[in-house]
Amino acid sequence: MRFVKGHGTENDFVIVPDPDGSLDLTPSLVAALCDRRAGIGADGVLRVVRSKALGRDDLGAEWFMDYRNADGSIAEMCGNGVRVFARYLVDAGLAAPGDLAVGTRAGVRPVSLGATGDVTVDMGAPEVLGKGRAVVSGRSYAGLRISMGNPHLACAIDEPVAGLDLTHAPGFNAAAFPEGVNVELFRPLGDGRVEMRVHERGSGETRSCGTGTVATAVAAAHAEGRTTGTWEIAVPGGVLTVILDGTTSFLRGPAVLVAEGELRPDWLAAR
Ligand SMILES: N[C@@H](CCC[C@H](N)C(=O)O)C(=O)O
Repeated sequence: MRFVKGHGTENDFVIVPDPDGSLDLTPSLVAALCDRRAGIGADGVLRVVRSKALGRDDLGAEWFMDYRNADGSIAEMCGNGVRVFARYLVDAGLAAPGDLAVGTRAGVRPVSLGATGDVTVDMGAPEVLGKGRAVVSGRSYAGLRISMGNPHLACAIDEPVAGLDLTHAPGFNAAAFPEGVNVELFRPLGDGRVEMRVHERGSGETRSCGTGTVATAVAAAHAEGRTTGTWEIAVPGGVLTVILDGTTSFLRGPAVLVAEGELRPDWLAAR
């Protein structure tokens, strides 16, 4: 089984090409691949499969990003993942540079990229669902519940995010998030700049989260009584740009392919 390792602002993925959808990608295989000591190590897996192989020709996108979290759970969408996925498609000669559409469980996401450089994705219209609260280290923070296709709770804090302990999952109102939630803690720095850390559903703290940066930009704009603007979101793994135009949202940043190889058949057989 071939694999490619990639990342977007250090949100890292094992990319598994499976054009015909023949792979049995079980939750335990995903967790084993993402294991940082006994596997390849990653925040998630991106299975590269033809939409047709999933019976999803209706999407109008040749390729479908089947995204899985590090614990093997399924998520609707991954903003860094879809950028890395598109970089892989172009690098592998499966798509031409320029504009392409990627199918996801949250719908089709249009992506723009050159042969090298940053990758921009139209993330769709953020959905603001109301207020919420997250509890970190016994402290309760007010936030905004936002859907980016997947669920987010973005909370503004007034101290440096570096001081937060995100080794444990933040507390949240399970009735408001029956499927779990990705929690962002962010501090506005002025002039559209924001610093953010995230605890992801199914993956723990990661060094970046694309859908989380868009949710953060929406919450930061909301706090200023706005719905538009360009935001530079600094995460532990780098900086992402989010553009809110009042209708949709765009996410721009690097997408890097690091390595490729072949999983050993004996390792796979033992899974
Ligand atoms: N890191 C991703 C989000 C991945 C899915 C998330 N953990 C969930 O369960 O919703 C991103 O870049 O958006």
